[in-house]
Amino acid sequence: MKIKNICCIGAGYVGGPTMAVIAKQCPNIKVTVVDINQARIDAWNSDDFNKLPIFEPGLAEIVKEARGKNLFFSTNIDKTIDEADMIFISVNTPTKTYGKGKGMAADLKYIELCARQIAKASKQNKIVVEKSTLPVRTASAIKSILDNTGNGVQFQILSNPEFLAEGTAVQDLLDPDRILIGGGSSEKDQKAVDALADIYANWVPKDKILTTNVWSSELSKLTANAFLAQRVSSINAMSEICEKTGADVREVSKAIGMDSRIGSKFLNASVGFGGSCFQKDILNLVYIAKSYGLNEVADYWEQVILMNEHQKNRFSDNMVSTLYNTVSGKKITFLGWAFKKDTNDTRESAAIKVADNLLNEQAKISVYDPKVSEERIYTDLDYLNTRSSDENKSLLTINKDPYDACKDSHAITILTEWDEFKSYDWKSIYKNMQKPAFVFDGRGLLNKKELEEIGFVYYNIGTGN
Ligand SMILES: NC(=O)c1ccc[n+]([C@@H]2O[C@H](COP(=O)([O-])OP(=O)(O)OC[C@H]3O[C@@H](n4cnc5c(N)ncnc54)[C@H](O)[C@@H]3O)[C@@H](O)[C@H]2O)c1
Ligand SMILES: O=c1ccn([C@@H]2O[C@H](COP(=O)(O)OP(=O)(O)O[C@H]3O[C@H](CO)[C@@H](O)[C@H](O)[C@H]3O)[C@@H](O)[C@H]2O)c(=O)[nH]1
Repeated sequence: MKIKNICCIGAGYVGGPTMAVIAKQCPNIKVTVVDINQARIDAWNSDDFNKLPIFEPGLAEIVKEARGKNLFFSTNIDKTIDEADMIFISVNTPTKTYGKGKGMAADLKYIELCARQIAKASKQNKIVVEKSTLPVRTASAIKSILDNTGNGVQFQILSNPEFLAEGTAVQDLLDPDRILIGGGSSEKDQKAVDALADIYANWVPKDKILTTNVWSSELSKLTANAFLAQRVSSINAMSEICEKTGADVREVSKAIGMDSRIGSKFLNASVGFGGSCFQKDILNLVYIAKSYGLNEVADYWEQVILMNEHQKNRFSDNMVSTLYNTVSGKKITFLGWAFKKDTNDTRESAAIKVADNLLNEQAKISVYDPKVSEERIYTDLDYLNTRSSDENKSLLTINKDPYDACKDSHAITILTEWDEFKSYDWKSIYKNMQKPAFVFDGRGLLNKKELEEIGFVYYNIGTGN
């Protein structure tokens, strides 16, 4: 079966880049990304490629190349579903904020709405692909909705989780470590698996395309994120021991990373991991374990989240105690708000928690981030509901110029590892600050020796002073 027409539901951080790359690599397939959010679709269709809703290195170039040829963005969902042979579901699956499983389970309401819409709009057989990250066994719920509410057409359900990381999405999609496809064992299911594998085979070597049963595929996605986040929490736990003992966490990371059984990646101690996935997916895993009565398994994985919360809190606590136990009325500059460099995404960014803690201490915060909008920063803070929107606006200001953001401040804190921070004129920044001038580097980004020579008091995660 050759796929000619793809519909992707959800034009977000996954749907947009993933489909842009499929369109680029498969010029004979028409790819249409649909969304209920008109503003988002308008932004994807913008003539100004700086206005695409998502910033990812290399993405604008690919959209420019494919859009209008075989890549389209639309809000005409029913029509696009009906015309497609294969439908990717790439909608959000956030942590539930209400009812049973509140604060833990994945909220599957958007997934169910998609399934119902696919069932209603489809007049011919379709392959439905789970691209969103889902609890293990969700495919059976999707199948039940499709089979019981549809127009009698046949649906094959596949799981094809996405492993891209933000900031390197295009590179990850063009050269993935592996493609994972989960499918059933019937002949029809296997044909569907082959059809999806053939799409990826246009640019991914065959030995990197792995096929499994549906449940293994769904669970592998949660497992991969749990393992990655666990490495960050593990090295962050060691960073605290380093600070007490005079060991340097970067030296420890290097030493253990050279052990080929451990490997060197994901061992950067930081102010804490953020992003839309790690916390959400581990909480989901914890919930699944609990729902099977596997309490020890649940507690084990929950510790990864607890350690991460501790890391963010101890970072801001250390700032307050170092700044003579009070930051009330003091200007503190945040360099970076995004959850990592090279993205405008701020979901679960450590910066939000650190800011909230410091605002509770009545600090005056000034933020500079090269890619995050002013509106986004205030929305992130207001969402916490710690104080009124007006109070947030009066205590926290946003600067478009990093040097203005740093002027007259008592302390600078690095919350995102943007490369540009390394090449700032730190001497001139120092000159214009209150003294003693502190830098709290939550990313281990800057050069301690150089900053200390200028006169800064420099605090780095995982290094005893
Ligand atoms: N962000 C990542 O880096 C990443 C990586 C791998 C997997 N994932 C997973 O992929 C999924 C999507 O994540 P995301 O970051 O792209 O989310 P997102 O919030 O950026 O995008 C989801 C989009 O789906 C749209 N949507 C929701 N319900 C809809 C419906 N019924 N019909 C049409 N559109 C609808 C929303 O309007 C939104 O634009 C999640 O399950 C996530 O866990 C995310
Ligand atoms: O050594 C490290 C590595 C990462 N981080 C932090 O961990 C968070 C997550 O980083 P990363 O995993 O690079 O970005 P994500 O876009 O969240 O990607 C993760 O989550 C995606 C969504 O599920 C998966 O697809 C990816 O494979 C998985 O890496 C960020 O705040 C990083 O700063 C560290 O603090 N230290």
